[in-house]
Amino acid sequence: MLETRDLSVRFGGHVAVDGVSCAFAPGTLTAIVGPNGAGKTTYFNLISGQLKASSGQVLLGGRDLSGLPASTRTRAGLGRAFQLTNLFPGLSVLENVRLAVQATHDGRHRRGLNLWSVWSDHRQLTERAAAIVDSVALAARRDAPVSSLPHGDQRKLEVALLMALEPQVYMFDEPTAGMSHDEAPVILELIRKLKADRAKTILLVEHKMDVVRELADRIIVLTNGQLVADGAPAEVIASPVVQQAYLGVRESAAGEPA
Ligand SMILES: Nc1ncnc2c1ncn2[C@@H]1O[C@H](COP(=O)(O)OP(=O)(O)OP(=O)(O)O)[C@@H](O)[C@H]1O
Repeated sequence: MLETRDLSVRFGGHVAVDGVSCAFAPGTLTAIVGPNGAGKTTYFNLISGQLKASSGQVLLGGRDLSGLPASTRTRAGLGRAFQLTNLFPGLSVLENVRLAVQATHDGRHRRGLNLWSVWSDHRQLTERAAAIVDSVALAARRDAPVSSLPHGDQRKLEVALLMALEPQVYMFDEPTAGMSHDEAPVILELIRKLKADRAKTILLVEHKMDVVRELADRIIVLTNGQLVADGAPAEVIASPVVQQAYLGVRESAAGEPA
């Protein structure tokens, strides 16, 4: 169970996330929605540790992660899509994913130097990396240097790297942003598959309400950094606070919030 307790951050005089208390259960995909500037990405940054909270706590499985750096939170099971700037741009797609698989594996099974185990691990890690690359529909590009990938493929690679970490909690921030109509379904299908694993907790910041409707088990709404609605999708979308503060007339007209 992931939980935030009274989580807040202040930038000068502006409270970007304001006392958000919320628990996210395994097996649930929660969409976090709200108008531009509502604090959604900032809330993600506070959970993943990219940003230090002014007050409040982040707990995972009862362990208090508040104050710990992002890398420790990742090891604890919080997985957030990598920024591609963290990658080795000259290495291929497969090599980058293999390094992520290896980092996860080494963290869990570090053992002494034994050439047989190094070789056999290498083979297994490469197979696992290749399976992940396949699952994000990047098999045709597996040997291409990351620096040469078009935008849509970079987004797929971000998801591949996240999968390589095998986290307990998957955090997606607009995972299909900038993707073409043809490419987005690959990512959505992957998220659907992750959701089928009832042990995982998935958080999704998403502006596209058709995606939210399709994937979310629950929606929480942030406005001005505060949690203003929380519940089943149909109920939250229909609630006056959301209709008024967020969706308005545009959502029903255009399928996307202002
Ligand atoms: N590092 C920062 N320094 C100062 N202000 C910040 C910082 N990060 C975010 N903010 C402010 O905090 C508020 C919340 O921003 P945030 O990006 O979290 O909103 P959001 O809901 O994710 O918006 P969007 O949907 O447009 O991505 C905004 O007013 C933003 O300008």
